[in-house]
Amino acid sequence: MRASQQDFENAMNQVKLLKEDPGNQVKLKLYALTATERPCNMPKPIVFDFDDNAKQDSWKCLKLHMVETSRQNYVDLVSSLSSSSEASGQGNCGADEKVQESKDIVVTSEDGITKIVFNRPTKKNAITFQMYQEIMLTLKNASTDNSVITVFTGTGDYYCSGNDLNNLISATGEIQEAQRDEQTVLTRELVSSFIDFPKLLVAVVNGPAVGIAVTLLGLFDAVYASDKATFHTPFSQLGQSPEACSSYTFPKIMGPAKATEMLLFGKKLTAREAWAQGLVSEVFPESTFEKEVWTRLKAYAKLPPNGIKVSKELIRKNEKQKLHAVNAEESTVIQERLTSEECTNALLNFASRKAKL
Ligand SMILES: CCCC/C=C\CC(=O)SCCNC(=O)CCNC(=O)[C@H](O)C(C)(C)COP(=O)(O)OP(=O)(O)OC[C@H]1O[C@@H](n2cnc3c(N)ncnc32)[C@H](O)[C@@H]1OP(=O)(O)O
Repeated sequence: MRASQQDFENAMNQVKLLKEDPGNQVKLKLYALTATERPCNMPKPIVFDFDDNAKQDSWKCLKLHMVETSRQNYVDLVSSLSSSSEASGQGNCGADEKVQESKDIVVTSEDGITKIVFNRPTKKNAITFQMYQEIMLTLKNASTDNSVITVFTGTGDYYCSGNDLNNLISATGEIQEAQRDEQTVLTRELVSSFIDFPKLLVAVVNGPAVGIAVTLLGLFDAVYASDKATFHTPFSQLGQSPEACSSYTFPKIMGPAKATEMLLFGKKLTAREAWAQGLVSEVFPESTFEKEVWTRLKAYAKLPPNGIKVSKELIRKNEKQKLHAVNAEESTVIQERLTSEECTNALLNFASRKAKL
């Protein structure tokens, strides 16, 4: 359930009653989350860099859809500040701290590791618009928290089945323009936050990964997979095009011929095939996967954090500008594809359960 106007107003009052100053970073975050409450004729953030007429329209549509999500995120953040302020007031900070309370994205911090879990197992962890927002907020928090490594993993049998295809279909079974715009902007912003993430980013791929859950892996620093994981990007089947900079990272990682098999033909790779192509760092037997991976990550998280951070910066910095340019280009194509008959039919087929991968 999303936060009501009343919840939002209560949270705004609660901020004034916090026992401790949350600091400028958090205050700025809270301010940003109230952006949708302000008039939309203010200058737009530079990141929304679409072409001319579309700019203002898509911003207005996006604003409408983001109001609820921003209010919810504001309420969640204030609630976490209130409880952490109370906990530290009581000298009661546990080691396994739940840093963000949300149903579908669960975030914990322990042993120098911030763990972000796709937690929607009944829908194979498909990513809703709200989850896009939550992931971005979590990455922002993780970039300045005390952790050394940030890890993504999934609950249940899937790592993540990619974009929730129902994001784009309204209750009446239509695909609406506002949803297409929101999808495009959220995808671009999410990818941007992965490109810029300053700390070690690791994927613990516990099961099948589909669509954007696979393409994002090209922006991770290490990918550990269970031998029951698979990697599948069915963009052509969906009348879609690649995202998350995979049109650039995949040919670079595995060579153009193998990238074509994945991104254009929708060939599903086993974990070992993905390892052989260089997309996965190491594959573990399912029976020992969790134990081996977490033991190893806990040891890595004890390495000196600043050394790791500057080394990552050295490895990534020459690519950042290129990646942002690719992200912008892919977003333009995604927006076009979302209006195509091929994509519309594929989404409606999925909604009416005629299609499964
Ligand atoms: C257009 C996108 C713009 C750009 C952004 C991103 C690109 C992408 O991520 S594209 C990839 C999108 N993902 C898919 O195409 C996967 C679709 N899902 C499936 O084909 C199957 O559900 C899957 C093979 C993942 C699993 O099959 P089963 O093991 O047979 O399980 P179910 O199909 O019964 O799934 C259980 C439940 O989950 C719902 N589900 C799963 N994945 C998604 C999804 N991506 N979006 C929405 N819903 C999803 C599925 O519909 C079932 O729901 P119920 O019927 O209500 O139980």
